Amino acid sequence: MKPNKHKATHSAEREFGGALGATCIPVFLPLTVLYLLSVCRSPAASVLQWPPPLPPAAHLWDPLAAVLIVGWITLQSFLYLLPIGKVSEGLVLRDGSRLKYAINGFHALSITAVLLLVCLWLGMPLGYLFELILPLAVCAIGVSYLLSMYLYIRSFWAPQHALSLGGNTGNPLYDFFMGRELNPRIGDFDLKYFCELRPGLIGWVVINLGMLMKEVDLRGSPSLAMLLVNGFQLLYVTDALWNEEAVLTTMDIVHDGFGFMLAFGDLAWVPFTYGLQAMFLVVHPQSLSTLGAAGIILLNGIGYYIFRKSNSQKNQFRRDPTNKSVSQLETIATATGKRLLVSGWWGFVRHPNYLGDLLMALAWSLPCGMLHILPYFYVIYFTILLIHREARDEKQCRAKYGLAWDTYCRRVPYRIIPYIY
Ligand SMILES: NC(=O)C1=CN([C@@H]2O[C@H](COP(=O)(O)OP(=O)(O)OC[C@H]3O[C@@H](n4cnc5c(N)ncnc54)[C@H](OP(=O)(O)O)[C@@H]3O)[C@@H](O)[C@H]2O)C=CC1
Ligand SMILES: CC(C)=CCC[C@@H](C)[C@H]1CC=C2C3=C(CC[C@@]21C)[C@@]1(C)CC[C@H](O)C(C)(C)[C@@H]1CC3
Repeated sequence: MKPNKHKATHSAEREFGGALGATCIPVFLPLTVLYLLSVCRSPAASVLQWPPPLPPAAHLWDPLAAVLIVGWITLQSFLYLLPIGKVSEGLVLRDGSRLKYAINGFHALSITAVLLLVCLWLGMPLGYLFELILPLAVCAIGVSYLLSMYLYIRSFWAPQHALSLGGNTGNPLYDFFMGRELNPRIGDFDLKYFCELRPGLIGWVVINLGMLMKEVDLRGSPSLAMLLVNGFQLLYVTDALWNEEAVLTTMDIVHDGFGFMLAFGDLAWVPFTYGLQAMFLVVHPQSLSTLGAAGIILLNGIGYYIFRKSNSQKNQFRRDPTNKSVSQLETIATATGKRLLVSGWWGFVRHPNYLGDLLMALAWSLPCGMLHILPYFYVIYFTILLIHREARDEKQCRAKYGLAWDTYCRRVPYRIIPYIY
């Protein structure tokens, strides 16, 4: 097939600060990961300390880290390819076809858990992940760069209908960042879907467990704060893999190309910044009262309930609006033939799932106390990400649904937090 070299398929409005943003972010975010990890392990854990506690270059590389990262991705690829679980279809693509996806993420998590338990039983020092964290992050960043370059190059051989609408402006840096191809596959192996849910997400909870084991090595037993952080984040990851099918209707799979943003986000950003709280607790132990812990568990429970119920309601409605769990809900018609929910969770605010997710994010940081800002990094970043994501989604929905979307916004005036935003 001839490469589709020169075609800018879409005069899409540029996101993330356009070409300048797309040039700076791939440099700035990897450095941010290394900076946050270094500060988190320092005694002061202060983002204001000057000079920042940067490690010498020699501490950034360890061949063992490279072996572990390559081995980890290979293991997760192997588990993804196992013929277990069911196969589900994604949404209809521009050419009218639907891709098939293996739904076996929960199996992959369970098998990984068994393998880890065996390794722990055999005496593997999982707490060593704490020492190895910077070289591991460097290797994961390296892999995300290599993968993005491969994705960019191979996209020139993809047919036009397989390209994303937002990542084909003709500007190489911007397209490299946003991703040209929508669903790059090697045979049946879907690279974007695999990266979104497997190596990074499961890697995140393994790193958390490593931090817990390090705490055990240092202090004899895990603290309540560490158990809460590990438990909450394990619940979040388990939920994502248990409800794996729902990811097929998210913006990333349906709309975004697979480029540096998602490759780096999935493989480096998620595993090395989402678990900063556990790493912080290794160096900065916190004592937590039973009442405090109960309040935090309640907050996480409420957040999880809102997050899960609202995501499941929309997913069910999009897959089968006649199902009795959603058929009674009030809806409005749109010119596309699709309907919009205006009652139930989606009549409460326009993004109830974001609200639940944010409440959980807060519950993950509170066990780290109130004296440092660093463990709150995830809440702050996530609030910015979701506000930006909401604005992107709103723009796409207005373009898709026109007047019907305006009617929905009038009926449900608040975006994420009732009476506030
Ligand atoms: N932990 C993390 O780092 C991140 C977590 N998330 C989480 O991922 C989950 C998915 O989020 P995301 O993909 O951004 O978006 P959503 O799951 O909120 O999906 C938005 C889409 O839902 C549909 N929709 C919107 N309003 C309605 C309505 N009233 N009735 C029916 N359908 C509607 C529209 O698509 P259409 O009409 O075409 O079906 C819209 O484009 C969220 O829970 C979010 O919190 C997201 C990003 C990062
Ligand atoms: C700063 C930067 C490079 C951002 C890239 C954004 C990505 C990190 C996130 C975009 C959407 C995501 C989702 C999840 C993880 C983070 C990324 C990849 C998700 C898999 C987390 C678990 C949830 O249950 C989810 C499946 C709903 C969610 C989907 C979106």
